[in-house]
Amino acid sequence: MPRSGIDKQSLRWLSDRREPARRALWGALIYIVAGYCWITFSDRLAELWFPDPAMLSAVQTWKGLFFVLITGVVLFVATLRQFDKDRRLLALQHHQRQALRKRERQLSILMDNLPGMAYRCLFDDHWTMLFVSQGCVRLTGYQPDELIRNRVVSYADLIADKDNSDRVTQELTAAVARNESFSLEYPVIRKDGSQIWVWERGRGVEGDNGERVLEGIILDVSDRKRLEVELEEMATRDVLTGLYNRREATRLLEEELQRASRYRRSMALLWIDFDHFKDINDTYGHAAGDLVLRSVTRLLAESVRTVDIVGRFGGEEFVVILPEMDARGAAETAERLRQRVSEHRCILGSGVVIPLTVSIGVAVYPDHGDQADRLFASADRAMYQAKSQGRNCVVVAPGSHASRRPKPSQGAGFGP
Ligand SMILES: Nc1nc2c(ncn2[C@@H]2O[C@H](COP(=O)(O)OP(=O)(O)OP(=O)(O)O)[C@@H](O)[C@H]2O)c(=O)[nH]1
Repeated sequence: MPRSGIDKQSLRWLSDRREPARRALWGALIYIVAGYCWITFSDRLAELWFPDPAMLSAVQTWKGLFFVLITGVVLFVATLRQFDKDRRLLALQHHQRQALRKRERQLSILMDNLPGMAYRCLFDDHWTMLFVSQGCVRLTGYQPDELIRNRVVSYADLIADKDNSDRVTQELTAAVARNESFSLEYPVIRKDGSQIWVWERGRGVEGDNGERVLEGIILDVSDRKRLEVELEEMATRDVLTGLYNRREATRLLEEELQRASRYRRSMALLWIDFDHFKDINDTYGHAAGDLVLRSVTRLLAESVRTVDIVGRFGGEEFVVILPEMDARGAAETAERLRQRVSEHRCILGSGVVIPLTVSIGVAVYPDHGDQADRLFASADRAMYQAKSQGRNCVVVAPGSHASRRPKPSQGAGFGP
């Protein structure tokens, strides 16, 4: 079927409103000129060839009939062609309407089965929705018509808090200004009050009336977000105690050192090692050792300020980072921790109480180093000093005011 020919013709007719009138006028002019010529010249010829009036009258009757016949045939052919064109145009329209309906059906099935919600909204403060797919119910708990035109709630109001809302608006505005597609991640409060994390990808386009609208898709990525948080926890936390692991504790110490250096403040590091922990494992078993580790580290974490950072450095070695603390304060804190651990009662399921003591080395910035590894080394050496002094005591690394103070009293501990 020569559809393209019909298409072009239809397009020409559709685009130029004067074209039909022009063509009709031409047809009428040709008809008038041809009719005039025929009547004038045929009459002259008939008068020349048939001088007999009776014969001339008969010839003119036949000539008239012939003219009517010819114009009838022309009219028939022209009308037939026009009707055929109309029929083909109607058939094309019907076909296009069917194709459009089919595409709309496919699109609607696709939209409804998308894992998230497709949308079209105004680029305004409310993200006024012009269209949302059925997936909106699964995603937000709201029906499409509750969101469209902000009838019940505006989409912008679903974004969990102001900080997120401001960040999203900023990123979105920047992407639209650059005429680029945007990709956003933010928390959304659903109709039932629960919170989910969504990922949105979209683009700013020109609307029907020249206004700026946004089109895109929004997906629920809460599971991925949860996994990310878990992975981050796993990468930074110690599995047994839940404290920061060695890598994270080192990173946090480096961060604190930078801050201390920038604001010219002191800070301290405690290196804590359990005394005779091997004996606990050997006497009560590894599981009991784990229980002691968990119980004592919980005690340590509860005994320091919220700004302080407790990390597990290895087996039964722990570090405590004390921001904005000088040697004297650090020594006092260490002594307080030592005392609390020695007084702590670690009770097994069988009712057995496991005694435990710790040896603590103290190093401070800037007296004992301005870098993490130097500070660690100083605190570690001080801790070994404490071990060699009989354990269950605190030693401040040499070279600071507090290290020249008398050694704090020793408490009773497990072992010798
Ligand atoms: N239960 C348990 N034990 C651990 C863990 N990590 C390390 N240990 C044990 O901690 C013990 C450390 O022993 P040592 O390094 O000899 O130190 P210590 O017995 O505490 O003796 P001093 O430090 O010299 O007072 C070893 O027996 C390790 O097996 C753990 O996660 N759980």
